[in-house]
Amino acid sequence: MGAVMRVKICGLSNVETLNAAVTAGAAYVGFVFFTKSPRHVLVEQARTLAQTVPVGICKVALTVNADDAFLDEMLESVPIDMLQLHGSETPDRVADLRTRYGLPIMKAVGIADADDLPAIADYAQVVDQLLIDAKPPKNADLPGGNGLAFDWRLIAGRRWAVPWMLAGGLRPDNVAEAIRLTGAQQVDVSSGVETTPGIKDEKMIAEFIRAAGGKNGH
Ligand SMILES: O=C(O)c1ccccc1NCC(=O)[C@H](O)[C@H](O)COP(=O)(O)O
Repeated sequence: MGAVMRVKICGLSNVETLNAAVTAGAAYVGFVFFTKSPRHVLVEQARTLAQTVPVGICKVALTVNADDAFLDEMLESVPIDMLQLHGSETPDRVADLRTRYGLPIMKAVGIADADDLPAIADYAQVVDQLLIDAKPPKNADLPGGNGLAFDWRLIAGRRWAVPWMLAGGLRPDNVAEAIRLTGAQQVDVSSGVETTPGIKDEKMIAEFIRAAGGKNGH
């Protein structure tokens, strides 16, 4: 029997779409703590949402170069299972955060071309998981969640020392091909299950998880 595909739905900000992700079989649900994002959630809002997530589904907090004061406050209130670092956090900073909070860390690494690949192996030394994502365009407002894909052939057949997740421009109609080309066993989506930036669609969430072959093992 093949490995079970694990799907992360990122940028959830209301109970309806969170429930849709849980019901459809998401293994991870992500909350974005980045004020410039259309998916940004406040700490209190995230706390309410996170409390409804069944045990066994990984609740991920996405932050961008967050300082300890913010992380202390957020992690004190919100029952988070994993930190996703989506900024320019160095390997040393990542290692410090892992020790400070005792939570699994997933570092996003942006890929545009082959020169970006060595960073994946560097971060693999200090994280629990990697998120291999498209590098944002230079003038982008957001460091992620831009709905852009990279050339999946760049990572075809490659393996790293820790589990990894494929992200960037995945949609219900391309995720199966992305999995086939890269061999990913975990995939992450945000824009590809939205009608407009920040507005998730329950049907698209279910369609994406079905197309990816996702199950959460429940
Ligand atoms: O979603 C955001 O608004 C966001 C803001 C700041 C940093 C990262 C952000 N999103 C990252 C993701 O949602 C995903 O982990 C990943 O990049 C896939 O995004 P998409 O291409 O939109 O599917």
